[in-house]
Amino acid sequence: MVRYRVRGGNALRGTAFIQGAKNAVLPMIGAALLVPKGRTVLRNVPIIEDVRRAVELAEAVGAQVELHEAERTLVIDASRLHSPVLPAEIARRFRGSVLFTPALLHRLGEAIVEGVGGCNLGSRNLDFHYLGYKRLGAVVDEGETVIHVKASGLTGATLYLDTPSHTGTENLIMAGALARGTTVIENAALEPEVLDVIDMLTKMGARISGGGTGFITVEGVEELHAVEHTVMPDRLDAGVFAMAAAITQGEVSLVGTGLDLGVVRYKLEQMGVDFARQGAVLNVRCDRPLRPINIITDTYPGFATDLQSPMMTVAALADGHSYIHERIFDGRFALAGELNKMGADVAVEGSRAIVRGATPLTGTRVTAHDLRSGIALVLAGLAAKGETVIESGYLIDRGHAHLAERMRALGADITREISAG
Ligand SMILES: CC(=O)N[C@H]1[C@@H](OP(=O)(O)OP(=O)(O)OC[C@H]2O[C@@H](n3ccc(=O)[nH]c3=O)[C@H](O)[C@@H]2O)O[C@H](CO)[C@@H](O)[C@@H]1O
Ligand SMILES: C=C(OP(=O)(O)O)C(=O)O
Repeated sequence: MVRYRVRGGNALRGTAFIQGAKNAVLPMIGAALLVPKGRTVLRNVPIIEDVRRAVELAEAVGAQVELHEAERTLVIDASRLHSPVLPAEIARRFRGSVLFTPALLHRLGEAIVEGVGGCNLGSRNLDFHYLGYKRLGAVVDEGETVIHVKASGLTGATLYLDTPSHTGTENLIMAGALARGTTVIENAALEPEVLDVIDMLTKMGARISGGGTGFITVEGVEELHAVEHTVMPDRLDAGVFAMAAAITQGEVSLVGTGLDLGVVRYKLEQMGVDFARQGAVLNVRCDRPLRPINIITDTYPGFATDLQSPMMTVAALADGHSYIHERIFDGRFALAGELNKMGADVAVEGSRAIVRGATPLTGTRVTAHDLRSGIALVLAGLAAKGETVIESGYLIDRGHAHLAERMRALGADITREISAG
């Protein structure tokens, strides 16, 4: 059992090093498995539990993988894939496991998915993935727990996603990349991580156009080759460190962001947080009481659902009523009850929450229900009086690398403990 122990009250000051993006590296590991010869190198890899699970899963299907932690580098040799089975005990521990199916289909003619995990956020369907594979010529046998997809060569087709699914878009691009002919994906996801995956696949020899427009065209090629690629920065990790500066009335320089934080920055600015770009560094500081805010989550470029929970913590510390409308997932408010245990006043009705702030927070024992509610509770702990203990820390470690070390470097009083049971 991993737990985080946070003693609040310290203003965070200093330089925060932003990790590579979880939601880009996982599809990239899946993409590396498409390559029959040579070794793929991924740089700026976040050392998070989801990457460790992805390494285990890649090894389970026959890839040879080296994770060089100090160098934040993965070296992947997928020349000898031999098993189409994504075993339940690994695949059920993270969402990214679904991203291995296109490679297994292309390389081995079948994928046997014994389960797909990920944060528990309500319904998380995969119908767009499987309907898309069927349109490309695969046979999908959906059993009670195991899904068996078979294809002796895929053929391009026009695909439409009811909503722009992030991993759905990535999977169907990878499926189309080695299919015969042209695949068109309408209503495709626009997330920067999807564009980074397209960049990598393009370097590998894939022919993809329309990334970022919602209409993606993929001209199938015969073979893809191994490349080196640097994973983009994690905008969710960057958002969390910006919020940590804001709620502790601190000042943090974000290094490695290289990207615009977009709507998260605008929302925090509306709350009274100052941002200043100093060349390659993004400086965040706050020295005034926070104002309340309205948040409506949406697909990119809307407000990212993954930052909705951390933002709820910030809202609890703002003077006045904030409004949050969660539009992507139907079960992403488990944080409210935990924040209320700490003294917050969050009322949830369906997909909407009203946060009445500012209420002083007091440390106590709380539960991370998923990755982002976990990190939101760490933020709450930084601003709370006394000690906050957050379990299970594993969920936080799924998506944030070396969190305690990086926050301690900014002056936070936070420890990560491991105990039996
Ligand atoms: C590993 C990864 O990249 N995870 C991210 C990805 O998850 P993921 O790719 O699973 O999220 P999706 O964009 O697919 O899902 C969003 C919504 O669409 C629905 N849906 C999706 C696919 C489908 O076939 N049918 C369907 O109905 C889901 O139930 C959900 O309500 O995008 C989410 C939304 O930005 C993020 O919170 C996750 O961090
Ligand atoms: C929902 C998330 O992740 P996953 O899709 O990997 O469960 C997340 O990163 O907040």
